[in-house]
Amino acid sequence: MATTVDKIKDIEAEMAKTQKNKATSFHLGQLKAKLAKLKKELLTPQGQGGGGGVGFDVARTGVASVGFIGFPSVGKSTLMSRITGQHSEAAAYEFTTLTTVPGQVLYNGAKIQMLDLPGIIQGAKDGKGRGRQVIAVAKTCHLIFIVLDVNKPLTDKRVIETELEGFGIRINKQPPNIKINKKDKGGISITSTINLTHIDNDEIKAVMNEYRMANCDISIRCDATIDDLIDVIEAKSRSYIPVIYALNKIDAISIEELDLLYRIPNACPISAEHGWNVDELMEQMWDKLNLRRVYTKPKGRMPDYSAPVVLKSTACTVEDFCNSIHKTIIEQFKIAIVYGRSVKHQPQRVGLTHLLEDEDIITIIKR
Ligand SMILES: Nc1nc2c(ncn2[C@@H]2O[C@H](COP(=O)(O)OP(=O)(O)OP(=O)(O)O)[C@@H](O)[C@H]2O)c(=O)[nH]1
Ligand SMILES: [K+]
Ligand SMILES: [Mg+2]
Repeated sequence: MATTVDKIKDIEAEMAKTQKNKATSFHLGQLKAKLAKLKKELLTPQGQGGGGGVGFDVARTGVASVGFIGFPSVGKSTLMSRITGQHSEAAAYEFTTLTTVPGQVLYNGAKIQMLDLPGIIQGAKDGKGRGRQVIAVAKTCHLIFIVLDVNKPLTDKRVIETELEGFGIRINKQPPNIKINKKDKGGISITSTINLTHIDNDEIKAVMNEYRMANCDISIRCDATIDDLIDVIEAKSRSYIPVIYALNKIDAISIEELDLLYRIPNACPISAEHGWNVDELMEQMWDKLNLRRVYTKPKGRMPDYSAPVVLKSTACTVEDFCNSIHKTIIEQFKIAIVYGRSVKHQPQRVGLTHLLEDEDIITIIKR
């Protein structure tokens, strides 16, 4: 019997030999949707071989976690030890690290967990090595460092990206602005606010048909591709994660070569071994994590700048602030007085739903 991997290969081969035009777009849409479903099957297998697994999942600490992904011996563990002080075995042979090694860094008052991971190889997402378990851990992180060795071909970058993408991770990308509302009847109606240059209605209908979604309103507000549409249908198995490319071992290249590396977007050239430019990597990490420090000011006293409450931008209301201190605070909450970027007047009285900004100062008034 053909395995899922074989079926995927067959469909990919068929797509490669089908030219895209008006007559084939329905067929291609169908193939794309079939492919996406098979890949999902591959990622959620029955029984053994799935995500997580012994030694891979570790207890989560801190406000956010950063996973290290890369080929073997690019310097992930060296970087880990450099950043966190937590020793992670590093050596010149491949697959030195065999499990997740957690460490922690305190940055701008925020505890951030670092997860050093085993090296992955091409084909990891399809079950080569323990790549699937490794990528499954990365998929739950708030940020991924893709560590690359600058002495190796830069094509490695694309290979790693493909591995992550094949696992449902979307790198440095927002979810596509497509809304799908299911209905009981009436067929498929498609509206778009801008001219669609990548897909036509036939292709969209082929995909919806393949997913047995015969009745729905689809509203598209971006120049979407067919993959974007499938990502929205498969939203549950997609993770949108920011990535920084840590371009390691710059001690081994010339200044001219280094100049070229600075042109790569979302990248930070470093030497983990010598600690070069690791501060810059930490600054970029802070920007990408988009965390918010909120300082508490007891009534009538100075704010406490030594220990901010750190919130994620996805959960940064006054209520989130209260809950992150103690769950009983909310019961006695009357009003909050806030200074900082989130308010027009300094200070301003706000309620539980108010969204806090980085470096706001807050006083909670109890009933
Ligand atoms: N020249 C140079 N060598 C480095 C640097 N960082 C790490 N190395 C060397 O690269 C080799 C591999 O380093 P590791 O930290 O074990 O690499 P890894 O990515 O964790 O490897 P695996 O756990 O096997 O996947 C070691 O010999 C390190 O000393 C660096 O910045 N410059
Ligand atoms: K190694
Ligand atoms: Mg290692």
